[in-house]
Amino acid sequence: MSETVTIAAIATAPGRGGVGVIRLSGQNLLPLVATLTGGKTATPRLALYSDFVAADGTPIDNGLLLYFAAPASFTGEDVIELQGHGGPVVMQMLLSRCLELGARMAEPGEFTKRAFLNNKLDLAQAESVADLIDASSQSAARMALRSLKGAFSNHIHALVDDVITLRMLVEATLDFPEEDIDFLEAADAKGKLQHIREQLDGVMAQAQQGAILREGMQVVLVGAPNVGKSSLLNALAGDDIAIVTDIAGTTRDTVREMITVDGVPMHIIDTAGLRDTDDVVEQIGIERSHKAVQQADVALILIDPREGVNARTQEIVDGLPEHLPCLEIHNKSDLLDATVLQTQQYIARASDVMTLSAKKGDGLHQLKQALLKQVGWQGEAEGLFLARTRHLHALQAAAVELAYAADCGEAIDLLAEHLRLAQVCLNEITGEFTADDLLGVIFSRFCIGK
Ligand SMILES: Nc1nc2c(c(=O)[nH]1)N(C=O)[C@@H](CNc1ccc(C(=O)N[C@@H](CCC(=O)O)C(=O)O)cc1)CN2
Ligand SMILES: Nc1nc2c(ncn2[C@@H]2O[C@H](COP(=O)(O)OP(=O)(O)OP(=O)(O)O)[C@@H](O)[C@H]2O)c(=O)[nH]1
Ligand SMILES: [Mg+2]
Repeated sequence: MSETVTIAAIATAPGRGGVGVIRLSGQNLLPLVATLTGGKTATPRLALYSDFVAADGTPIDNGLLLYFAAPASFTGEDVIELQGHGGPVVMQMLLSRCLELGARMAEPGEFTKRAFLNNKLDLAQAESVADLIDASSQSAARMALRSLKGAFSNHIHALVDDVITLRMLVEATLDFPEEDIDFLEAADAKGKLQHIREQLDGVMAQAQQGAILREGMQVVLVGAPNVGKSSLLNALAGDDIAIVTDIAGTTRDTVREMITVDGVPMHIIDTAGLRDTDDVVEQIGIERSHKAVQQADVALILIDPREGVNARTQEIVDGLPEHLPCLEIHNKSDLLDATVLQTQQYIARASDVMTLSAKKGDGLHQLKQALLKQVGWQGEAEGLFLARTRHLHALQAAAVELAYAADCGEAIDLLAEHLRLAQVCLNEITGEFTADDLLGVIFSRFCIGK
């Protein structure tokens, strides 16, 4: 066991709740149980109803104590859970008492980190614990749970197994020089490599789809003052989030709201209508708009079709980052004569033009579908993985190594090396070869008590 200090944290969310849970993990926790309960002992996995007492014997709270004996626990160490009354003061007093008894405050993610270090979970599974807690839609939660149960890791392990089998074949050729390229040919090394590459492509496609669900997309609304950006934000959110008036320059700060479309999180960002102004507050707002635009995945350029593209809009379009995908949105369709509802595209770089009414809600469904199409979402399917950027990079790096491997011709030593590197990349996902600093980064993003 790699850690011995007992750690403690409040595991339930801050604030008031019916019940609050303090979790401890460490070695040999039964003496602590005895002290805390005034002399009782705990049976693994059997709830113990007891007072939790202070050093002078006075009760701090009374509640349920759960004891999980190592190694049959979440962390693989002894684990104790104190289920007390869920008030912030009670919880704090109980936690202080645990610290007094020798525990130290757990760092964010430290329980899960211990579970990883004690081989209860691999790294991809440990990450999915955080993803499950952070999931912002039901689809994301379902996918995170699937990864937690090992679906993603199993795919990676299957790939690694195939790479290992092929490496053994190739390295046997290196060790016995009399076995040469004919030997590899007879064993269909090429076919095996091709098969691995196809499998990897499949996993990558599923991981990329899952990454959309995890990351969501940043959708920025831009356009001249008064075209209806804030109205569109409100319409998409189904709520009065941003102030709407007929005064140009109403929105002075960026306003964000997350919605989910088909399970895909979309961060909708309303901006200050970009215009020249002497107002200091508005200038700062406009600066923030520029920043939001830099970080966006797609821009919706709103225009009032009665005005077309005026100089202001043109300036905004010219100021957008070169590769930022754009949709041209003609708002206020309710004010148009139905006979002139023919949509003319004004902005050449826009990949699509649509007409809608933020006020009446017409055309919102089409807009949402266009956004899903923009991000490449193909719908939730069995087998998608809620991949992190880290996983995508590792999969891509493995794919590159395998592509090199396929190009090695008769240079068997090179082939062996590229296969080895491909395996290293894949192993990084599940954490077999992971630097300590990376572990630090991954677990520090967890919440305390997890
Ligand atoms: N009260 C409570 N609820 C919780 C957790 C917790 O830690 N405490 N969890 C925390 O995330 C999740 C459940 N995860 C858990 C994972 C493993 C074990 C565990 O005891 N594993 C043992 C025994 C397995 C078994 O009996 O089959 C083991 O792996 O050896 C417990 C909880 C969600 N709900
Ligand atoms: N008829 C009609 N009016 C709309 C529509 N969308 C917005 N408006 C009106 O247009 C005016 C400006 O709307 P806002 O949503 O505040 O426009 P904005 O682009 O956010 O403006 P700034 O924040 O000043 O840049 C308001 O009076 C809205 O009611 C629409 O679809 N139809
Ligand atoms: Mg506005």
